[in-house]
Amino acid sequence: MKTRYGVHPEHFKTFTTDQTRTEFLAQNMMEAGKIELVYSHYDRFIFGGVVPTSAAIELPNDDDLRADYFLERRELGVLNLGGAGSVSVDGKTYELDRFDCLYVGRGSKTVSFASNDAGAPAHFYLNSAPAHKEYPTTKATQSDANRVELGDDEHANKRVLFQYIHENGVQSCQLVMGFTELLSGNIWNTFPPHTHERRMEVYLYFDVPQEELVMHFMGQPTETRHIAVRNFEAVISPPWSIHSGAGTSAYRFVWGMAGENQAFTDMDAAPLDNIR
Ligand SMILES: O=C(O)C(=O)C[C@H](O)C(=O)CO
Ligand SMILES: [Zn+2]
Repeated sequence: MKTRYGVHPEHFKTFTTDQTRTEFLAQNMMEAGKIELVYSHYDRFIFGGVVPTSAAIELPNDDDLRADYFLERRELGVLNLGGAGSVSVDGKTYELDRFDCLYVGRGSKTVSFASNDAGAPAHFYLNSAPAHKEYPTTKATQSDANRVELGDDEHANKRVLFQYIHENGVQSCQLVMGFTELLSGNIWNTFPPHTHERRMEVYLYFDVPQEELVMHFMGQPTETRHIAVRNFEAVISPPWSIHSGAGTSAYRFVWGMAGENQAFTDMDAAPLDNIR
């Protein structure tokens, strides 16, 4: 498991492109036959990718957690972004098609991931946060998710949010998770942008076509920087930072949050005339 420490916004003002990428960008999140995990010190949020091929892959108990097993004090959200697969939790198997989600409650001892067809493997994206109690392990399909339509063609930001793990959906201690889909011909996400000092957030960009990229914007609204992000790359957004992107084409991204509250609408808007 890789570790990413916290950065003070005053320090961030001095960052070069390479420093920005080293601290906030996570690449190669979905590698065939592997599990990749990143531990962010913002709200102790872990995010990762698992692509099982012919063999199942188990969620490891990393020594950094000093726990008897990964979910001893944590909860987990899993969203399948690839082919059909399954997740087994303490011997019970949940089939997950593309865009199915599984919330796994604190106290689950063994979690393993498998693909139905090694030639079209599942791509499981993982978000995990510390948890104070056990909520039931629950599967949600895309049609169970709360659908929110935002944006319009004039602003090239027409998009649909699918909220799976959230205040009024699948229950969790602090994890909030879902994904956003840009409609064809639209490129902007989360613009005008916002911050939420109460929560950190991680974006995983996916379905970014091979020759295309997303310019992801971060930083305090008056001190913004960009990171060029490609398919299956994730960006950590500190609580003090905006998190927004403009792609060279449409794309999707998974967002996951943890922190002080789970109120999706608890955002501090950064009006366009404040952005620099
Ligand atoms: O497209 C959007 O707007 C989003 O998806 C916003 C994220 O969900 C977010 O930043 C929630 O805080
Ligand atoms: Zn946000």
